[in-house]
Amino acid sequence: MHISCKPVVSIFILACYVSTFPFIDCSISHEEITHFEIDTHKSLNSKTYKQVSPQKTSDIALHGLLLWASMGFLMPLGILIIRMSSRVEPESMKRRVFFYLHVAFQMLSVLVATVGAAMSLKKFENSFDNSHQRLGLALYGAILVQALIGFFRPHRGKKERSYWYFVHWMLGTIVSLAGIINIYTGLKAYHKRTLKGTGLLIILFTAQVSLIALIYLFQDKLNYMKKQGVTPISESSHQDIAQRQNQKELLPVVQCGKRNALGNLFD
Ligand code: HEM
Ligand code: HEM
Repeated sequence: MHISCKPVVSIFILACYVSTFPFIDCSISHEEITHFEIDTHKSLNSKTYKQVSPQKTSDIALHGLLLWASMGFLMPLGILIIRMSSRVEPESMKRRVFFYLHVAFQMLSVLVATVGAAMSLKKFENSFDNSHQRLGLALYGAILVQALIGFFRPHRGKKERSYWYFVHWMLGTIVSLAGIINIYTGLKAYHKRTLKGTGLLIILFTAQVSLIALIYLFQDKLNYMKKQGVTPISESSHQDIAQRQNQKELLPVVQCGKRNALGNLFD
């Protein structure tokens, strides 16, 4: 990205974050909360939890859906896409397409997570007294930092590019893994708070995560797998081939099927 666009992009990200706040309607009535929250129930590990109102149940479901779409789907997909670019020519059109798709998927993921974050911060208690809430809060910040790091990157060929790649790869992978963990703990919290079954959702999400992990591992092994079909050439065979090529270059013209004027003369 051109250097002058970077501040614009940073402002855009911050503006998206802030602009979602006024649209969130924090309208659960006090009576509604007290009516439902005096009802308590015991979960499987016999802790007592407050039962939430139907309104809050649907808020939690929307929160879960938004954050699954962002951190459970778009973000890992964006990572798989950029990993495909390492197998194509550096300056090719295909590589550009992979790059722009990575940026598009990640920016969409940041945008959806930001809407989810604004919604949960407005509608939930903000007590941050369990690991799902605390890790979630840290992730809201980390994805914004990761997106900013993505835009402020040194050009290829510069020494700093290696450090940049390490930080971007490391943070991106950690954020994505932590996001997947938080979706599991979120589903557990959803079950505890609403008593709704989450078994099928956990199975489906596990199947999706397994598929992503398989593709990720497959990407590393693709080149190696392709090489399995090629007979390995030893060092001495390499020298033989080079020698034969040299000889070919020195062969007299008469050996060529096509004859020139001189060849015809000395026949
Ligand atoms: C990576 C994805 C997720 C992140 C980053 C995240 C983040 C958060 C945060 C920060 C809170 C606290 C909000 C506050 O009190 O202001 C929260 C609460 C909550 N989240 Fe998530 N969440 C994620 C996924 C999910 C999913 C998939 C579900 C399942 C439906 C879910 C269910 C809940 C529930 C039930 C609460 C209420 C608090 C509780 O009882 O622990 N979350 N989440
Ligand atoms: C939250 C958002 C983002 C996440 C989670 C993320 C994650 C990642 C990860 C994990 C990789 C390494 C893939 C691998 O080789 O295994 C990567 C590569 C890359 N990302 Fe991002 N990224 C994000 C946003 C961005 C943005 C906004 C840009 C640029 C504007 C960007 C540009 C790149 C580039 C150029 C590479 C390839 C680096 C190279 O091969 O030299 N990323 N990203």
